Amino acid sequence: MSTVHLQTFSKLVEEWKRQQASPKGFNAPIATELLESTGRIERAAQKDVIVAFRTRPPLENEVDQYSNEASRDEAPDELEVKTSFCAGISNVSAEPGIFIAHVPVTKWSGVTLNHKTYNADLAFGPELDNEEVYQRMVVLTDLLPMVLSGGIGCILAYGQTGSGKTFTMEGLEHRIARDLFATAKKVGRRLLASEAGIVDVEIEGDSNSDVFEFNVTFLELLGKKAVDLIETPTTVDDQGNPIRKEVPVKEDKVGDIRPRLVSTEVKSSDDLESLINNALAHRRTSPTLRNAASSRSHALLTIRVKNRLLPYAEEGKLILVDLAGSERYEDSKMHSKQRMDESRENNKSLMVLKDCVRAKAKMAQEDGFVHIPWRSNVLTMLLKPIFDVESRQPSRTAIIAHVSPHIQDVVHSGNTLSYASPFKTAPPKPRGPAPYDKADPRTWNHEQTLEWLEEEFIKVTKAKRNHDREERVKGTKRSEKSQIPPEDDAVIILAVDLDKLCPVGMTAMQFGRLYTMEFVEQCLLAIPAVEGPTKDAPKQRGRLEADAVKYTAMKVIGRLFYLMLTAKTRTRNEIMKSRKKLVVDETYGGRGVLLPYTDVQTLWIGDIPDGQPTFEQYNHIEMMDARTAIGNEMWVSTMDKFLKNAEEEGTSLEYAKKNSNKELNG
Ligand SMILES: Nc1ncnc2c1ncn2[C@@H]1O[C@H](COP(=O)(O)OP(=O)(O)OP(=O)(O)O)[C@@H](O)[C@H]1O
Repeated sequence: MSTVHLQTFSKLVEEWKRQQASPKGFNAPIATELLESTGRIERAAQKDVIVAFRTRPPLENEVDQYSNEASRDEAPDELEVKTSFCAGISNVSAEPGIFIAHVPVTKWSGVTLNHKTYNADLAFGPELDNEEVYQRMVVLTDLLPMVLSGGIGCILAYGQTGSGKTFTMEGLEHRIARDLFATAKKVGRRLLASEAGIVDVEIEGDSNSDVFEFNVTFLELLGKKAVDLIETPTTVDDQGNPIRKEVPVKEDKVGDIRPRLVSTEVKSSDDLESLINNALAHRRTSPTLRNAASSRSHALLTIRVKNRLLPYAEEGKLILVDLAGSERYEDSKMHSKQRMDESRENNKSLMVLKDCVRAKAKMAQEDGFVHIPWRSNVLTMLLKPIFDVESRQPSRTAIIAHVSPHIQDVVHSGNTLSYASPFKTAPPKPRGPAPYDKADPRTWNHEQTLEWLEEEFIKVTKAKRNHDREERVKGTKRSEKSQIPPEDDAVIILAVDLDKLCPVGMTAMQFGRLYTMEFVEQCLLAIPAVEGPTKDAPKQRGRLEADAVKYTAMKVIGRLFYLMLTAKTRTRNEIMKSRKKLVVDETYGGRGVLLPYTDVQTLWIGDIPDGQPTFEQYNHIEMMDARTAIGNEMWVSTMDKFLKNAEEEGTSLEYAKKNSNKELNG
């Protein structure tokens, strides 16, 4: 862009600004308290995916210097050098977030600007610092307490190279290191207090180290190659640079993706801070056209949280991802072949990530089931915890889309904003009461919830009692076995006062919004008071009963989450089934033809090469996702390859189709 153009655009932006109302700030003040006080947690329906925009202040090299041309004729000796910055982005509202991109266009009357609007949940303008971003994205969203309660929190920084992703993520990482242990201390104290049945009593010692254990890994993904940023490399290349071993990223037998990384236990803010600093110093950077110290890779910092009081609970996880900068072809063509390959691979992984986040956002909004193609790429495989629809852990993902403020980057900025904008969803809508369905907790009223809780607590308590008896029998000498009383059918007296746990008005839906640990905590608080005045009674009773109550509560809430998940999936399938089915010839039948995308669940495939029309049901959504992720050509050729092999080997074509579908979906 020439200086003359920049001056014209500056004037046009100024003119546009004059016609606008002043920018709208945030609705709520920043929270000063990190945690709610103890007591019943009334959590509003929260969004699973939060989208924010951020733009940074102009950098020195983006401020244009120009001579004041007007003064040239009148006083050529006093040619004045002026500086100006031509904004490509304006922040018109912080909450809901609205950015306007000023895009130059050429019309018959000359060059002018189009003002395009992009929407998000929050928007951070250049005047806002990292503390404000941290407070809005981490504190107000309850992210740390959620992770400490066994949930999965993830923050992704996305954007063009040089737009400020690393600046934001490092800011967040250091603040999380600062506050995580203080927050853990509060949560730990609360849990210990409820376990002992004594609320508001000061717990002796460092309760944080009694309750939580934190383990940290830091992984760098360079193209398709994952390396450990914490491990100290033992070999160096010709130029003396350390060589990091590639770490394979695979799904294990139980479906977990746990690359073999050095996992370091951290016990304090200082430990975590110095670990982050060391790892960041190892991250690969090199210059790009936009950023002299550009990160060439995706960096994933994962903090795993184990709750020692609930050893059978799943670990909480906080995943902080500084994504590699997205680069346009024009910006990357000066790179070496290796860098161009990496850049292509980075862009590919960002596309798959987009598909996954969109599917997740859609699923949360529609309260149903959508296939998420996370197996299609190493980056999304590493992010499986946030995309796993079978997981019972609550999860929340925040994506911060970064854009450069300068008009010369506005086209790329527009792409970034339109990449992230569709992730923004409305919180689940409150719906009218649905007819009662015993298998769907979302339809239960207070009485039905209470009835189910009673049934479930009795079932789990009985099962535990019988299991404990079997264990006792196993460990007893044959001669003494007869002394163990037979299976006990006596009436079960619940250790939890259900009326206290589920007071009038409380429904299964509200329990479903609690984190596992919060439900356990509520159960511990609902243990009936013990009669008798002995000084140590509450403590002793707490010790004796707490373990049994914790175990039972975990089982009950697990079962409730499971019922909710299967009910959601069922609803979704019913909606899909009620839609029109397609016949194969119109779709895959004409192989090599671009298929129309239709939102139907099933597809009938016929006219296969052996001439025998067979009808096999396929999951259309999975197939279409695979086609979007790998491209039509590759999709069709994979299908054909499997069918051809099967024909040659004389094996079942149905089986071949099923297998190709599996391969297409990773
Ligand atoms: N909000 C901000 N306030 C002040 N300076 C900023 C801000 N955001 C970014 N910067 C500065 O802008 C430059 C580029 O930022 P950064 O390295 O974070 O970009 P990036 O998006 O991570 O780039 P890449 O993808 O190339 O790694 C840095 O010098 C950084 O200090």
